[in-house]
Amino acid sequence: MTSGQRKIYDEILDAVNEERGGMFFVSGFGGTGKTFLWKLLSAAIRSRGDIALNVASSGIAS
Ligand SMILES: Nc1ncnc2c1ncn2[C@@H]1O[C@H](COP(=O)(O)OP(=O)(O)OP(=O)(O)O)[C@@H](O)[C@H]1O
Repeated sequence: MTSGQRKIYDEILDAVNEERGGMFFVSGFGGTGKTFLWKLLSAAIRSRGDIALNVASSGIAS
């Protein structure tokens, strides 16, 4: 992870771990690792048996 990805990763996982909830909008230029980051977060949450659902409001995000 880059330092920027790590910062976002920690912030979101802290919110999950502390059951705080929240909304996080991750933006950045194309190819800067947004999808990569969401995949890491999903894997971290699923690896401990919790459920992570990735959804998108358009048909173009993956
Ligand atoms: N920290 C990282 N270490 C290694 N590879 C990375 C890292 N972050 C991103 N990548 C790689 O860089 C490429 C682009 O990343 P990604 O698809 O996540 O970008 P994106 O911001 O979602 O792009 P877009 O906005 O165009 O959809 C991918 O091949 C991804 O695996």
